[in-house]
Amino acid sequence: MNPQEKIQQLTEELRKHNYNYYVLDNPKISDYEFDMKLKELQKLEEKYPKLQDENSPTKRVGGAITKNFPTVKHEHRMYSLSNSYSEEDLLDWEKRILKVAEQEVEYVCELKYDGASISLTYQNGKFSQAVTRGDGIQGDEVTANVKTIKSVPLQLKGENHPETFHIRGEIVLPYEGFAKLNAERIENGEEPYANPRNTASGSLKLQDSSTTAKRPLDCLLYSIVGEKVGLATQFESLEKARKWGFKVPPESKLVHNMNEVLAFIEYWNKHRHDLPYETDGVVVKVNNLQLQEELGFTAKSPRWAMAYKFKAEEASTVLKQITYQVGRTGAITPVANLEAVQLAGTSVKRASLHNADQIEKLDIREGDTVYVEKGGEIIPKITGVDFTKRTPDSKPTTYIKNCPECGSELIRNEGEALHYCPNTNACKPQIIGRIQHYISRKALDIEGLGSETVALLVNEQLINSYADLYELKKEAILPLERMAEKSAENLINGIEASKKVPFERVLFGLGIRYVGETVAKKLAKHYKKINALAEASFEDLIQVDEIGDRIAESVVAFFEDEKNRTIIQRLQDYGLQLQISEEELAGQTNVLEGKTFVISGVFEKVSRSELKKLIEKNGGKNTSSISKKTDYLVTGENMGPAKLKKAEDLEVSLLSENEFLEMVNFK
Ligand SMILES: NC(=O)c1ccc[n+]([C@@H]2O[C@H](COP(=O)([O-])OP(=O)(O)OC[C@H]3O[C@@H](n4cnc5c(N)ncnc54)[C@H](O)[C@@H]3O)[C@@H](O)[C@H]2O)c1
Ligand SMILES: [Zn+2]
Repeated sequence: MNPQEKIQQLTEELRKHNYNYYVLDNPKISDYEFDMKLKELQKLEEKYPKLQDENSPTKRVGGAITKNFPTVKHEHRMYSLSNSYSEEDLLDWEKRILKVAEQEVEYVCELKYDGASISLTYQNGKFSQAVTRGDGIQGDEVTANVKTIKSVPLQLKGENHPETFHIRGEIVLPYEGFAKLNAERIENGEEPYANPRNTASGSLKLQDSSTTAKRPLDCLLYSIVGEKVGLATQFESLEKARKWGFKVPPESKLVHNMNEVLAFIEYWNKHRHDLPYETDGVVVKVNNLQLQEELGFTAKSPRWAMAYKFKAEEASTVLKQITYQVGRTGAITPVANLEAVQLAGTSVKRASLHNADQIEKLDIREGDTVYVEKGGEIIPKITGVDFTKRTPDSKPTTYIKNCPECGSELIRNEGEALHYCPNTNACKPQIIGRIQHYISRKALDIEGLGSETVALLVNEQLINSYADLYELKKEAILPLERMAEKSAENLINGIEASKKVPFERVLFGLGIRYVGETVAKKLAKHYKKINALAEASFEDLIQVDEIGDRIAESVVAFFEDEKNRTIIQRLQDYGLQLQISEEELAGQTNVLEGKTFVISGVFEKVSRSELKKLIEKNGGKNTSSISKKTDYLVTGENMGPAKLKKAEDLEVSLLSENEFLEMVNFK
């Protein structure tokens, strides 16, 4: 291939990856691989300047705009950052700065948060618009979605805000929320998201802001832009932003020379995993804004800032064996057992392979040398195979056909990514998993009974379903390993106490596929009694707010199963709460359910549907639980929905849309 062809090939490849990454939020290769390809192209372009294309991926900010949102031109361009990977790169950069500055320069060191770039606009102290970086020149207007993020202030604190200004930052998804979201997706047979960054970016581009509101996004701000803002340094602007109520990362630091910059980098290279969200480097910025202006920009990035990228957290190791795990719903997950390797400060021996398609796509085989990457997930994942190290006797992986625990033939439903063991009632990990779920904190929360004890009880054939828990006798469990008089007593008491747990949590505890916490709440509220739910038809179920085909089908199937009906009858006989409380039945509590939002103020003459519309338009959710009577309202920021009062008890005022927005504080 001649250089011209090579440049063309790399350009096309990078464009495709940019599209996957920025538009579809679904990268197909790792960032490290991407960066290496980009570097290769950069080198070639430097060597053959004549072959350079002005639209080359090396010269453009990678993003793009989608058609789903209004396009907005940025008043001030949004650049990317130049990258450096070594101390020398940074020292070279400093030399270029000193030529202009002619004296020692102060820097601000910030962490490079790995999320989606955002520009927020404020007018007269009020939030007015949020726009993605897009291609740097124009981006997508995603105001409604950004409004659902708690840390974005809608009204600024303090006074003397510039009439109009923009503030830039990063929308991030903390590890914890990312892991939870992916666990749900896997459970639902959907493909897990690749990393927190693309998930954050994808969350901003959702059509329905109530879905965005469910994601625990955060917004970290790092630079104020606009004319007549009257600031002299970057550090000062961070402090000002903080005073106005923005979430400005506390790690940012003012330093006085390059040595201090290097110390900052060294420190965070070690400690970055203590932070709740992903960072991929440090951004060093010239502190003096006047000097920043003198230094200016290249086609792609400012000359006054430099990103130092942490080493990619990838390692290679040998895949010894693929094993398969059976979850409580019968879902099978393939697991890679690896030769131990150090990655991001921990020793890694196992990695998730997700599902059969993933194995096939990457062509992963036992004995292969594989790349392991630690993204936002707790369990690292395999990103690829080093084919140069594959031995000639290697054989393609054939996915198992039978359950590794009970031998039943596996099934895979159309459109789903996972295989299932259909032997729900007799496959041991499913029995154990179901009971473990039943006793878990958000379900029956049985004190004195842990996951290990459940496994022990099942293995000793003392229980076979959660209903059996209520037949357990102290004498029977005392002989068990590590069981003393006191702990046996606690266990029995804990089981007894679970009879008081409210219906919605019992319903969640039953472990009906796709009936998570929120759905259980919805169903409990709607049907009020388990018998009514058990009799509900598919058509009936899908009428309930937020209940789709998949959930409805699963609920119907659960209650059609004679074994489940018997178990529920038993629970009823033991005295569990299988209907909502007496007060609720009598209709005395009439609430804006859960902690979805808190409204301060009082509405008058607003119909329920008008209120619903306003709330939904602004990213609210759970509107179905707004009281039918509009005079049930919340007052005061800290009053939970339980403290609702009737409107007539309150002072009555207002309502315009803007006033409404000021009062609503989405949780
Ligand atoms: N895997 C793939 O297919 C694929 C494709 C395209 C791009 N990528 C990856 O995307 C990255 C390139 O994206 P990019 O153009 O956004 O550049 P970048 O992520 O390297 O850096 C620029 C961005 O950093 C962010 N940032 C975070 N903290 C900051 C701070 N304190 N101050 C200023 N900015 C801060 C800003 O959003 C800014 O736009 C590379 O890491 C590349 O590997 C991967
Ligand atoms: Zn099985």
